[in-house]
Amino acid sequence: MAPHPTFAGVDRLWHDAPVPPSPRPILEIEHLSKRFGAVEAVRDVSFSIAAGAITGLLGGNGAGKTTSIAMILGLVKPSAGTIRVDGRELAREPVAVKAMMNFSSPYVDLPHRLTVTENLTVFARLYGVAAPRRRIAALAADLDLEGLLDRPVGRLSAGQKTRVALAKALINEPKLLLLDEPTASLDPDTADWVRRYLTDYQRRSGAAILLASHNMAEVERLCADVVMMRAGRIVDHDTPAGLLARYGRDTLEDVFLDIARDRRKGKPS
Ligand SMILES: Nc1ncnc2c1ncn2[C@@H]1O[C@H](COP(=O)(O)OP(=O)(O)OP(=O)(O)O)[C@@H](O)[C@H]1O
Repeated sequence: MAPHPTFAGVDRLWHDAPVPPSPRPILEIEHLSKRFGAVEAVRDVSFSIAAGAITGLLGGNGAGKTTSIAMILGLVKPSAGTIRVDGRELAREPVAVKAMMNFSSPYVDLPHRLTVTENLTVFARLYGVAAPRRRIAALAADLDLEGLLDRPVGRLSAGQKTRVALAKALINEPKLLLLDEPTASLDPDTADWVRRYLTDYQRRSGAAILLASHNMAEVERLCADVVMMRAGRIVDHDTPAGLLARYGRDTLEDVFLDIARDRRKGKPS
């Protein structure tokens, strides 16, 4: 695969003036809980994300990250709590709120037999995009998909599929982008390109991004703040620098291990 940072679209956009982050919250979660029978997957979770911010959502296997994201997307009904996007409550205005969000995960496949254009057209229609052809052409230029538009998605490489999944996630110009492991299974060059693209998109659009990842270096590089989950609860929420200082660690990976193993430091008793 060609080195992605040379993509003309990104180089052009990379030099645009960044949109300064605003303190207005795009996502507000209050006392969110989800119980599956005897399992309390998410317990009394509250946090918010400001417009123009990238927040990391970290936690070990089974911590409750996917369930939280599924509730924010309106795919799973919370047992309790409220979710507001740009001031509007998901439970009261589901159609309007879902239209402001989008999602990407390497674990959710797009239909394999449809071409890239067909897939993006389906999602453009689902989201009511005003000029689908123009939007798809712009995303194809941005994400270097122009040579792939007529190829069935099932015949693309993992890196190419990731770029198509990003195009799908950006088709409706979301105010809130939810990303689950956006660079899983990518080679370092492609992963680096995706990170640069996401940072650039966030700066240009002022969108907020919630990023669930097991890649600590990625979280440290991209995220303004980090929500740490364990057994369904938020056990810490701070900037990467704040966490490193408080836990007396050099890397977020060590902080993660402290939290996963419940060796919390600097916490008020
Ligand atoms: N549909 C379901 N029915 C029953 N239990 C569920 C369901 N979905 C999730 N759980 C349970 O809820 C808990 C949280 O799961 P979740 O998938 O949210 O964790 P996660 O942080 O995303 O983990 P991972 O990093 O492994 O993906 C787990 O104990 C899981 O077994």
